[in-house]
This record gives sequence, C-alpha cells and structure tokens, in this order.
Amino acid sequence: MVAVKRFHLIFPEDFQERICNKKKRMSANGTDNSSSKKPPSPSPLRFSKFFQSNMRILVTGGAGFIGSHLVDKLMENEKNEVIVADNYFTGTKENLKKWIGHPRFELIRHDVTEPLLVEVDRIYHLACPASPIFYKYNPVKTIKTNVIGTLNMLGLAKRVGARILLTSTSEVYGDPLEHPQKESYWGNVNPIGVRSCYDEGKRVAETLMFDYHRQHGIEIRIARIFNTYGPRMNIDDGRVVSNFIAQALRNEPLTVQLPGTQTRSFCYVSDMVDGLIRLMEGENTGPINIGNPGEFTMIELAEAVKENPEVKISMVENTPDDPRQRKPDITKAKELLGWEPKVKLRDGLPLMEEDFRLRLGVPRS
Ligand SMILES: O=C(O)[C@H]1O[C@H](OP(=O)(O)OP(=O)(O)OC[C@H]2O[C@@H](n3ccc(=O)[nH]c3=O)[C@H](O)[C@@H]2O)[C@H](O)[C@@H](O)[C@@H]1O
Repeated sequence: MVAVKRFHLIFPEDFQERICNKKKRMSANGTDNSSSKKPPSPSPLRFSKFFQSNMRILVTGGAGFIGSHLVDKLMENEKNEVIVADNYFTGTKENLKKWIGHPRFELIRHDVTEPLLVEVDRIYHLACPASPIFYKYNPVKTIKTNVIGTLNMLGLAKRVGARILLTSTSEVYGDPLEHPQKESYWGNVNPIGVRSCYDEGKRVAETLMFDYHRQHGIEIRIARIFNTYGPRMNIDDGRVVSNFIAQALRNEPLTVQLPGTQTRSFCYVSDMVDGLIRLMEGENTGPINIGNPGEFTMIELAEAVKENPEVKISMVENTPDDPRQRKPDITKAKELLGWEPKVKLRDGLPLMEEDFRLRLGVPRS
C-alpha cells in the first residue's frame, strides 16, 4: 500500500470537477447505471491539478503479455490516463518501458491479493498467470489471485463507481463436450484436478462478478479469452506457440505433446486487445468469447511454425486434463461488439517470430 500513499494529496476543487465530469460522461452515454444504485464514495484521490484526463483506467496485470499490448492501445488515446498494477510474477517492466515517465502513465508494484485504492473510471482486471506451467507452479497463489484478487478489484469498483472487465478464459469450458464452445455452455471441468486452481478460479471470479452486479449494481464485463499469441510472450512461457517458435529458432525439436491431434484456436494479440476494448466500452456484460475460430491440431501448428526442414518434431508426454479440442463460437462477439479477428495465423506467426528472433539474438539466415 506504500505506492498508494502518493495519491493522498487533497485537491478539493479538482476532485469536485472530476466527479462532475464523470457524471456528465455517464449521462451522455447512459451506460453507467451502477452509479444510480451506489454513488461512488467521495475520496480525495486526485493527484495532479495540471492534467485532465477524461478516463482514468487501471490495468491489473498490465506488465504482462496481453496487458502491455492493452496499455499501448489505451495510451494511444490522449484522453486516457493509465495506471498499471502488477506484481511482476510473469509480467516485466521491460514490456512497458516506453511509457515509464510519461505524464499519463503510472506503474505500481502491487499484488491484487492485497486491496488497492485508486480513483479510476475503468478497471481491466487481467492479473493472473495464464500459462499452465506458471499457474500450476503455485496453485494456492493462483486461486487466491483469481478469488481474492477479483474480490479486491470488485470492492474497488464498488467504492469508486468504476466499470470492471474480467479477463476470464476458455478454460471455464474445461475439456468441452460441446464444440465449438458457445457462452451458454456450462463446461466440463475437473474441480479437483491440477488445472482447477486456474479454471475453477476463473469460474468463481465470474460468479463474483455477477453477484456484485446483481447485488450492488456494479457495471461488469466478462471476456472469455481463447489462446492468444504475439510479440512479448515470455520466451520460456511454456505455452505452445512460444515453445514452438523458440524451439525452431534454436534448432531444437518441436515438442508436440501427445496425442498431437488436440486442437486450439489462436488469436493474435492486437485482435484480442481490440475485442477487450470494444467489450469494455459496449453495452453488454458478457460473458463473451474473444478468440479466433481458426482451429488447428498441434501437429498442424508445428508444421506451420517449422519452415526449416532440418527441424524435427518430437512427440512428448502430455499433462493431465489437457482439453482435447477448443474453438470459440464468436457469434455473440460479432453481433454485440461488431468484432471479429483480422489477423490469420499464417500472418501473425512471422510477426511473433521476428520479435523472438530479436530477443534471442538469432540473425536472419
Ligand atoms: O494460450 C492461452 O491463451 C491459454 O493457455 C492455456 O491453455 P492451453 O490451451 O493449455 O495452452 P498451451 O499450454 O499453449 O497448450 C495448448 C496445447 O498445446 C500443447 N502443447 C503445449 C506445449 C508444447 O510445448 N507442446 C504442445 O504440444 C498442449 O498439450 C495443449 O494441447 C491457459 O490455460 C489458458 O487460460 C490460456 O487462455
């Protein structure tokens, strides 16, 4: 909470003006009905008299892969002021280095399992490791992040009258018995498996979002994110696209986990960010699937990544409860958000490969 102390400067007129501006914005777009139920409690948190943003946005997990791309997009709008809270478990300051020192940007080392108090209009709640090897590393911490972290962010949304978006996951469908997955599908999740800290954690997070919405009138948005790839993924993230690209660049065999016929649908990160912003600024609570419906087996993905015929594919053991198929039905996203992905896998992979090549220091041959 040390980082929050700097917000405790009191500028009463400025705070009044901010609340007035916020009310005007709400009545103009007619969407923020949470405030009609529970007005934001006035807390004197304005920190600068000199910069007037229209929208102050908190991004939890904003130093991570998707989070940092989201921050880039939000910062493009000069009316936005962005605050990132991240504990750097999987995120890095490196991902945000171009914004550090910018007057509309702030970075707080903060773990969402602890409460946070900042005066914001929007909360994008992304914080949680998403790669299976990372979320399974400390499962108790993962479930705390999803449950206590989401409770803390909902508490903040309630207190300051902010709209909150949760990045949930395709993992709420578990090993799906319905294909492709619609939002109406309740899923097939093992509640006591090694992935449960994440998938059941996200399911509870969704429950909390709807309970706060129904009980306290909080404005919520839920995105169910499907597999996402792109520049800035951790090189040793452990997920399949980053593994295959790093292995190909290092001339190592691509490790296809058995049986290799399991499928995933891969969304390029810029499409993902566009979908999240549309969802946040639209009228629907969700849940809404955000993902690319192009479906590939892991063998097909390996073939697409390895250009060099010298690079081999090695079949290796899989991990428990790995979903056998996954593909989003994005009818809702198309109809309600006017969103669909633009970047095809064959166009996105080279962009990610270029980023990995630079970071690994592998010259173009
Ligand atoms: O990429 C994501 O966005 C998703 O990553 C994980 O879900 P998962 O689909 O299991 O992601 P991966 O670890 O990338 O695995 C995908 C498939 O690739 C296979 N795989 C993985 C790694 C590898 O080296 N080789 C390989 O064949 C796995 O067996 C699995 O079938 C997370 O659990 C999701 O929440 C997250 O949305």
